[in-house]
Amino acid sequence: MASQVFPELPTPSSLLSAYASMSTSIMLFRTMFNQLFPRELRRYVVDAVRFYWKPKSSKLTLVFDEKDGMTANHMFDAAEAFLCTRINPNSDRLRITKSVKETHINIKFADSEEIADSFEGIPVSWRYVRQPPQNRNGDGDDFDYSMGKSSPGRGFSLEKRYIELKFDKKYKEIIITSYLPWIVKRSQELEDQKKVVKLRNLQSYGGGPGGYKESVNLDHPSTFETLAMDPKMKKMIIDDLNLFLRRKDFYKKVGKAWKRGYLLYGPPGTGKSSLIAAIANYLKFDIYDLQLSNVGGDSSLKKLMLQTSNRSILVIEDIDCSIQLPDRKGIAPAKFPDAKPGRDPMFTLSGLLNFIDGLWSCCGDERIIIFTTNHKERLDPALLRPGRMDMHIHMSYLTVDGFETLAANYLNVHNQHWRFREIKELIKCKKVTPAEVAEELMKSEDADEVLEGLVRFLKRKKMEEDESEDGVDNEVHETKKAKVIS
Ligand SMILES: Nc1ncnc2c1ncn2[C@@H]1O[C@H](COP(=O)(O)OP(=O)(O)OP(=O)(O)O)[C@@H](O)[C@H]1O
Repeated sequence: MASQVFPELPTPSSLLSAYASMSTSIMLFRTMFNQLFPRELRRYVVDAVRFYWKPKSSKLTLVFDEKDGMTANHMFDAAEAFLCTRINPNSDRLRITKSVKETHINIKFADSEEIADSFEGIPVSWRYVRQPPQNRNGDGDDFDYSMGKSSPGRGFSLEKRYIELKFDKKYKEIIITSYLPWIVKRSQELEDQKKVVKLRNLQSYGGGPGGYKESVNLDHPSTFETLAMDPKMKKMIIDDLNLFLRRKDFYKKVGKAWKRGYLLYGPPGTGKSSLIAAIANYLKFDIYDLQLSNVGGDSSLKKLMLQTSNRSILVIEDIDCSIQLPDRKGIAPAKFPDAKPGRDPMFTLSGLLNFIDGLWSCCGDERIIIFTTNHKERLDPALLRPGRMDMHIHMSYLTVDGFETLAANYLNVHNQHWRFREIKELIKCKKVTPAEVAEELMKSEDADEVLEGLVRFLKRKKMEEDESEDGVDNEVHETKKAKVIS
């Protein structure tokens, strides 16, 4: 009927056969095309067309991949750390991380969040991107998320994470030469703020050559603010540390290892260990505590020293009595009454000194070495000569300034207390260590009671010392008298 009304219309059977022959031709053409042009070539052509036809953008995007091959990309870590300080208060999503060893919680910006920043008036925008794992065909659909992670061996690539930085192309130079180095520096500062200072004991198995180290967090609260010592001396030490830190190029120029040596000497309880902790907390350097009496010999010492890292402090306490150090020719001088008897020293002082100079000259940066002693006069002059120990710091008995620091720290009492005049007079005329006074100040929370107790303690100490001095004077007098008579 329809063919009678519209005689020019094709019949359904002719339409069907035309469709069948057309789809056969398409399939034939597709097969031929796939055989003639392999997938790589097709992809290349598509990419080339896309590249030339894409509208040119005025924006440049820098990509910070999380990994550079197998190694971590420091620039990614630096950018991530820096961006933690730029998180928008209105952010909808944030990432929270914390490793077992960390004592703080990290708040980081999440994927697809954008952060706007500016550098010298140049607006920039940051974006964190997480690319899900993909199969080898380039799509991520058949990834088995229930397994939790992809397996490259089974045809999947791992999740890719990167950070993008977008800005106007005309600022490329300034962003790369100024903004990025500034971010690296800033991230290092942030890292230092968070860093937990570690205390590691350098020991060797039974004096043998196999060295190992134990490590704990240094929870010593001592800082330069809490340290009771002469303010001028305190400032000198801080200035010296700051100068040391910023002189990397200087040390390189003059061909010296970037290291600094301090000798702390003074009576027990004057704050030598507290000063070491204050330096470590100030610089955020780890401390390596080397027990010389446990070191078997030169090779053992070498092994232990190689375990120490840069930006660290090597501490050798009580150098005068920790071991019978022989002199530079290997002959033990007979002037170490406190030295540990029994075992012959298996390494030489020259071994120790050469190590500090030699090893750190070639593979040590930002190293500090600190020796402590209660008896400076007993040390080998080779250890005292300039260049070996750069600064000799005398930790003396408590001064008036030192007492003020302790009273402020322990009692939150400042110069206004009526007992201060009497206490200061007593401190001026008698030798008392900060440790002794600190102990007295801890006895109660009541400042009046504590200061009254301190006065009693200082008077008692004065009396005892006066008596013992009188005793010595009488003895000398009697001896002289006996000599005259004879
Ligand atoms: N200068 C100081 N400032 C503040 N506190 C101090 C000072 N000196 C000593 N103390 C207090 O006394 C305690 C013992 O001091 P520290 O161990 O630092 O003395 P030291 O000189 O290293 O003694 P030693 O020679 O016996 O090792 C410290 O924990 C601290 O509380």
